[in-house]
Amino acid sequence: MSEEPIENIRNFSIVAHIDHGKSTLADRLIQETGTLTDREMVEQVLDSMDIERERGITIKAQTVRLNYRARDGKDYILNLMDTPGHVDFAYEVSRSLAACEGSLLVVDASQGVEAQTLANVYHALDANHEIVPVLNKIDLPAAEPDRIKQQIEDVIGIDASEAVPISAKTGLNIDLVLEAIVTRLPPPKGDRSAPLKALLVDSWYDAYLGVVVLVRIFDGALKKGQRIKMIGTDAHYEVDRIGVFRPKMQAIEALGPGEIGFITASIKEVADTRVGDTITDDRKSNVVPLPGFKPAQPVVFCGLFPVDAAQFEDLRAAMGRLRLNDASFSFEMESSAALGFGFRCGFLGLLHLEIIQERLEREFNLDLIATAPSVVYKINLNDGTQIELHNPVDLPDVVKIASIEEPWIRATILTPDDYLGSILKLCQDRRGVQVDLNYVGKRAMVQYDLPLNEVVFDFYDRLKSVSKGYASFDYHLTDYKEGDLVKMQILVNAEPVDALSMLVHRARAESRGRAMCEKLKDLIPQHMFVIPVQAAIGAKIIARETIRALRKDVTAKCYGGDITRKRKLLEKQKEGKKKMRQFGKVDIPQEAFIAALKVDG
Ligand SMILES: Nc1nc2c(ncn2[C@@H]2O[C@H](COP(=O)(O)OP(=O)(O)OP(=O)(O)O)[C@@H](O)[C@H]2O)c(=O)[nH]1
Repeated sequence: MSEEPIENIRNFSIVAHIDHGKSTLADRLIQETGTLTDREMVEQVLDSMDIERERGITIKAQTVRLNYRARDGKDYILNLMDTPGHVDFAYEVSRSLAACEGSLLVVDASQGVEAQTLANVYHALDANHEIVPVLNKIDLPAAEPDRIKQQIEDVIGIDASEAVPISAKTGLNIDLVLEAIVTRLPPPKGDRSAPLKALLVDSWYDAYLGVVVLVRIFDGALKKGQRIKMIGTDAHYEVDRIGVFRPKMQAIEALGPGEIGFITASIKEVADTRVGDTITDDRKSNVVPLPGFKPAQPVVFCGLFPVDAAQFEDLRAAMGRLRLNDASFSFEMESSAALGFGFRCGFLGLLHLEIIQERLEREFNLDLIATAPSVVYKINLNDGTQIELHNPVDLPDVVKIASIEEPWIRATILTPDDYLGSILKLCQDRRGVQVDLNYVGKRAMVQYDLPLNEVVFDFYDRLKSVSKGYASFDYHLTDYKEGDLVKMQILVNAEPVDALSMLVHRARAESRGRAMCEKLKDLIPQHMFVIPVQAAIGAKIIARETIRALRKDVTAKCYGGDITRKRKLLEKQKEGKKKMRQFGKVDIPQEAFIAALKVDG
């Protein structure tokens, strides 16, 4: 039995906008509490990169247990749950928050409140967290802690009078942060003698230990050998290992109420565990489950196909491996006339898609073609039924369709005033509807409702570029609304390329079609014949470009002299070929697929 008195435990998260210094502060806290020595600290940084790579980089929250002797002379256990910063992974943030009682809100004192500061602090308030504001980077000459304190009060509406001014980089005032954690954040509540009630916070696959489950105990205790039941899945197991992260895994005998740690229990697959489920004693039947979480819903889908058809089985195996640690990534087999066999995959957002695609290519050495990302549409058919459409290619015949609904988001954007005009134009061009416009000091805070399909491709890139990187952005899904949507096809050499089909708003079809044709014209190499590139809605061509025929031999410019150069050129050409896919008679390079979609049409 763990003997930790519950009043000496503090469970907290660190919430912040990206780059405001969350990870640096976490490192300092680990160091200051002596959890790792300075020498180990360097190793730790490397280690955690390994773990992160194994577990999916920024996708996953990290947990670490710190021991701290406070100024009151008592020994505390601090459980820190780091949270990912990007909007795609807001879901991970909420579940970490559900395991804690308080949050450190880190705000860069030279930048101030940003879009994800707001989004994350609202998540923390929703989770009933006590919040300690921390002003970071006060070593910077541009830091204005007093102004930012006021801003936190004005914009977020929480008391910032006792915000802790720190420099996570130099280590200044980290001791005050630790004191604030023990004095200002509440201890967990829980009853040691009650039946076990634990929250399944996360689970992942470890090559040595098998499935590892991260738990937060609310009532009762967990010990080795105990028989447990997961209420949601009604699965029964015997706990074979219990431990905590310091930050490496360390075995302990038991976990008591209020504690956070991990268990293993000969669970075969991550799919056997459900994040948000309640774990209880095998024999207890009357435990009321914890509220849990809504499952993470994939919102963006695309097809992933191997460039080389022989890599199909490797791709399947690689996806299976990634899925072990990332239940929010889904895939099922798909076949396409032009691309052969591949998979239809679901993601939390475009960043998630890019991370998975990059990992498949880098870690598993696969060459992939990604088809046009699509959001999930709801198609109302004339016979009164509704279907969910994950792939534009599967759109039923237009005569059968009564209406099409698309997902909308509410976006919050913070920007220096100078860029406001361009940002409003960008939102307007993307069919946005302005909801609110306010000022936060010298910066504007705009809220827009936007169709998700106008945001998935390149909205974030465009926003960064029109604001020179200064605007910050956050969004959440709101609802489905009917839209005047049509299927646009791209034809290369008169053959439709399914991978580039998409649903677009009728009013935006022509400009998007034109932009895609122009981009493809640049991306598809010249062939020995003329290639028309067209965009079409049904039988109607709405845009066209022409790729002129190639006449010259690529080696001609070597004057027949330097044979090694000639060979190199030919080899390079062959290498280039490998990464292309044939559509009819035309080779389309792999990068054309995503690049063609990132157009500002
Ligand atoms: N000058 C200064 N730089 C800091 C301080 N704290 C963090 N930084 C720098 O700010 C950058 C971002 O810090 P991170 O700790 O990676 O920020 P983060 O919030 O964890 O970012 P993500 O993990 O990407 O969400 C890094 O280059 C840090 O070195 C500080 O107190 N002063």
